[in-house]
Amino acid sequence: MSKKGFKSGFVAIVGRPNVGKSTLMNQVIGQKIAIMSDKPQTTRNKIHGVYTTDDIQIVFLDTPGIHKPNSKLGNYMMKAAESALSEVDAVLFLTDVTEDLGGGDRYIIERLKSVNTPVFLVLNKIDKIQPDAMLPVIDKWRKLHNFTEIVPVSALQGNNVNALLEQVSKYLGEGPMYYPADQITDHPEQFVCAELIREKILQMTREEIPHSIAVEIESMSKQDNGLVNIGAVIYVERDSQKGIIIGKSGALLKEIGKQARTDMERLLGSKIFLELWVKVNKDWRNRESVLKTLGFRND
Ligand SMILES: Nc1nc2c(ncn2[C@@H]2O[C@H](COP(=O)(O)OP(=O)(O)OP(=O)(O)O)[C@@H](O)[C@H]2O)c(=O)[nH]1
Repeated sequence: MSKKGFKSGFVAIVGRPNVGKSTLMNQVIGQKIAIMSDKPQTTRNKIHGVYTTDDIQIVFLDTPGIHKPNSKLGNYMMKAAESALSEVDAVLFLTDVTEDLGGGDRYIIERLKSVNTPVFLVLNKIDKIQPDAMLPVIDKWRKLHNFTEIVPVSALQGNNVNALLEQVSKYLGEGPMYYPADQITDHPEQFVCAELIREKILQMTREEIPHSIAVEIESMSKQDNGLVNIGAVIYVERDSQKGIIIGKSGALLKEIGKQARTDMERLLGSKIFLELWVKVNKDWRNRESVLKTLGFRND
């Protein structure tokens, strides 16, 4: 899906609680087509949202654990968060301009010093202070770290958020569109759709099948006309099971699809185009993506 000149990348958002991370995401997402998804990109990161235009896609990740650890688990999480920060293309360190610098901020800065990733200081809530009060704030922060860029914004009112996105895009390289621009993926919907397919299979086959299958929703996207395309894979453990599920001239698979689609349309309130594939995979139980569709998560 890579288009020439298309840029993409991953950007982590870090900061103390309440600085406005979610508000910033909502502002970014409100401006352009985007998805909110809780599907983790890796076991360490959660996706906050995806910003997509004709030329660029930025996948914003929430990096959990970047706070002062007070337990062994906290320490472990912290290490994971640090290495996650090295893998992204840029880090947005969000702060609240009305708040004094706290121990939490210093702690985060110390961690950021050990990564090579460009770090943006995003000074949020500028709508709450007078413009001439900004310079001393910038000075204060500048002394603490050599930030790649310092960008003041109001996530709530949207001031300067576009400028922030433009600055970030300078640090991204050419890359693929990781998520379809119109993706509506969301774990609960995917899970229920997979379960509906599984339910039809259970109803239409005999005992030997049910325990050997898993259903994975591979894609879910909405067209401009409202039609939702869903692609799903039914994993079985043996060739003979594949034959059973497909049925004579594909009749059983067709019926499974028809009935599942009817239920999904009721669930999602949209017309659905459902494509089903049957694949033999002895190890489906170890496939991480299948486990995720089934609701097992590492984070
Ligand atoms: N005035 C003003 N308030 C803001 C701005 N951005 C966020 N807020 C407010 O600050 C509060 C916290 O914002 P959140 O977006 O929930 O902060 P967060 O960093 O996601 O918080 P956690 O989820 O606890 O980490 C909310 O009441 C927001 O309305 C801003 O630019 N200006």
